Amino acid sequence: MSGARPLLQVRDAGHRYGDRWGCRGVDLDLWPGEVIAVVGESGSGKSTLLGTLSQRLSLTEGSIRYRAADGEAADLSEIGESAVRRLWRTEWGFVHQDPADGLRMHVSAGGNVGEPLMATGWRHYGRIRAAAAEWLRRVEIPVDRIDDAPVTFSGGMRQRLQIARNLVVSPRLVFMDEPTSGLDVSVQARLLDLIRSLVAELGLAVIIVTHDLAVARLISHRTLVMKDGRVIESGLTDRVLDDPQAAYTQLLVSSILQG
Ligand SMILES: Nc1ncnc2c1ncn2[C@@H]1O[C@H](COP(=O)(O)OP(=O)(O)OP(=O)(O)O)[C@@H](O)[C@H]1O
Repeated sequence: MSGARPLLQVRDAGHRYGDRWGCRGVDLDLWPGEVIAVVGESGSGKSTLLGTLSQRLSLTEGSIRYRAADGEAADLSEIGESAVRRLWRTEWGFVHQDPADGLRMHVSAGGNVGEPLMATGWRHYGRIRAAAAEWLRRVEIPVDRIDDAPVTFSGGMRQRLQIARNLVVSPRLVFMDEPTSGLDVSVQARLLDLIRSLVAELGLAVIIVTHDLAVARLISHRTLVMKDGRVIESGLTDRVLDDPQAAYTQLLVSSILQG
């Protein structure tokens, strides 16, 4: 793990829906190249936390500091919308559970991967197409499908295309919301392998929400366990899953073991 200072520093973060807290009191340091899994049962606040950290939901209380590529750390609630939009174009990615939320379903695969490059100033058509073809190869989509739209792709291919669209600009931080659920088990395993190798190769920092502890085990360095909107346990993934301290985590782990 590289980098002497955290990429993301979260203190006492919370998001409130009306008069109910979706998540609250969350502290977290994410280091460059580190993968953190957020686990917990349905309704525990995982998606709300991911939304809050990624600025898709407002921060009702607390603070989130992000250290940008230029080395400057800034409070995300203070930098303004256009700076956050710039982060999305250049430093951040978001992989949705449903590829339709992260892709343009009727635009060609090459267009889906080329668009983010154009948004960062790439202009040369030949180079954009070559970069898109290279990314299709990396995510194991046959390059002869480059002119086909994702509506014609299988679920696994769509998800791999969404990953290519996110990673083509070499982001530093990628948020993932249940990226493998909804796929067949064998497709899931292959996708997880791909995500794991790309994340390691590119040195990405990732926050991944999953209800599947096997996904957390396979892909993450650290795990946060959520219950009722709070992080009730956190630590190295192997420690949390092999030697859970909180009674709730013990239950979560044993319910998986019992199938
Ligand atoms: N748009 C919303 N308006 C009001 N309450 C919401 C909204 N979205 C989520 N909540 C509430 O916030 C709490 C946390 O929900 P959240 O979706 O973050 O949980 P989750 O762990 O991601 O669940 P799942 O695994 O089912 O997606 C729940 O009590 C939920 O009912």
